[in-house]
Amino acid sequence: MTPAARVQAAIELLDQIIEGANSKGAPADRLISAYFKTRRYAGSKDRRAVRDLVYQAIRLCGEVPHDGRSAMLAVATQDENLVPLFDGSDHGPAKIGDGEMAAFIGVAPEWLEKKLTDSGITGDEAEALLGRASLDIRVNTLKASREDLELPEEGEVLAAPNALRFPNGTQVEQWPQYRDGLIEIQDHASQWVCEAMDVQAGETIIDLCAGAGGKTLALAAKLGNAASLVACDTDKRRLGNLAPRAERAGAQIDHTVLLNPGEERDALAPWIGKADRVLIDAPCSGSGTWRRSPEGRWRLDRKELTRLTKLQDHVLDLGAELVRPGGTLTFVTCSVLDDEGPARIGSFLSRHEGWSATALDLPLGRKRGEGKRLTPFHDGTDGFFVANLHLR
Ligand SMILES: C[S@@+](CC[C@H](N)C(=O)[O-])C[C@H]1O[C@@H](n2cnc3c(N)ncnc32)[C@H](O)[C@@H]1O
Repeated sequence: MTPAARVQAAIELLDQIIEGANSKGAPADRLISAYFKTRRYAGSKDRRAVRDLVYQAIRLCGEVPHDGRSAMLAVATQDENLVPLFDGSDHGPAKIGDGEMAAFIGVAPEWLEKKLTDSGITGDEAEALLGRASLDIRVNTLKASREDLELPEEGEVLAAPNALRFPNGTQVEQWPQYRDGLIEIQDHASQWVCEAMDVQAGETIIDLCAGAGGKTLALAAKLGNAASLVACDTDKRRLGNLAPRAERAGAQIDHTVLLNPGEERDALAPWIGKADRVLIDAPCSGSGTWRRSPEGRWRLDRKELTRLTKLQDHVLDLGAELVRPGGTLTFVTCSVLDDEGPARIGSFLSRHEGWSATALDLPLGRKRGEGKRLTPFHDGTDGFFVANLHLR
């Protein structure tokens, strides 16, 4: 493909991604794969170049752009090498018209930027939400140790006990150590959250929103399989990935419980008032993970944020029922919005007697409300909120 044809391909893809964001249809990654499936003439360098252009545009445009062309014009305002590629050639984009407008450059749609500002995220803090994330791994101590493990590349040793950092794009999934379960991909902040839970051998620990078990596996490894772990989720497909992952990691998960949304209590009945610890890694806007999924801010609207905060209250209420007196509940979101952090804990404490927030032993992050917040700018991690609640 010529450089101009790559720009045109990025424009066409952005048109589809914008349509997908507006209609809550297929996400960018899926659209990009589908696009190239029908364009076999595009080689791997072309694909990479087009993908980079697309993601440059997504990162740059705060509001959902009107169309792909205005989004690419925004990129061209930052990279003058792109301007001559709007050359009207056969497969390239049409020449830039007089007064043709580029899309708005910014961090997020206006309503969401206001939410960020209200949450104390401005300037460098806001811009860092759209930086490039590195790739963090956790050495699985059920099978290896960070000191002795030999990997194809040398990683940066991070503060969390088993964490190593590699440059973005490192093909960790191709490494035999990944295939054999010696390492897991996991953000440094997620690793610290599991450390901060201070779990003890012999405890009953419920991971209420386990997904495919990223944190469940970290907890199993931390305790050397010496606890009773219960992994729950409403998403059958995600939860279904846990068993093969656990097997690969040598992790023991005692119960995997598929929940019916709205009727979760039925399946959780055996554990009501029994758990020593409950982890709620709640569904959220993912505003702390825009470095990896910058398109997330195009797909979020006020209605969706309200739906998520209600769901967070719901899973918090559910989790609280599972905790035994003297037990703890840890609430986490990968969001930097106060609505999905301090406000949820404030609301929980006003609804539930006998509960109090307790300090977290977490060397990263800063206090925010009754919990702690980690940000890409301050902590070099995904954005996270975490709070620890104790039942008298
Ligand atoms: C942030 S993700 C969890 C990620 C996972 N803990 C990890 O470390 O990889 C939130 C999860 O909450 C689940 N979820 C949504 N509603 C739920 C509910 N009512 N009860 C339990 N889980 C729910 C979603 O399916 C999703 O997998």
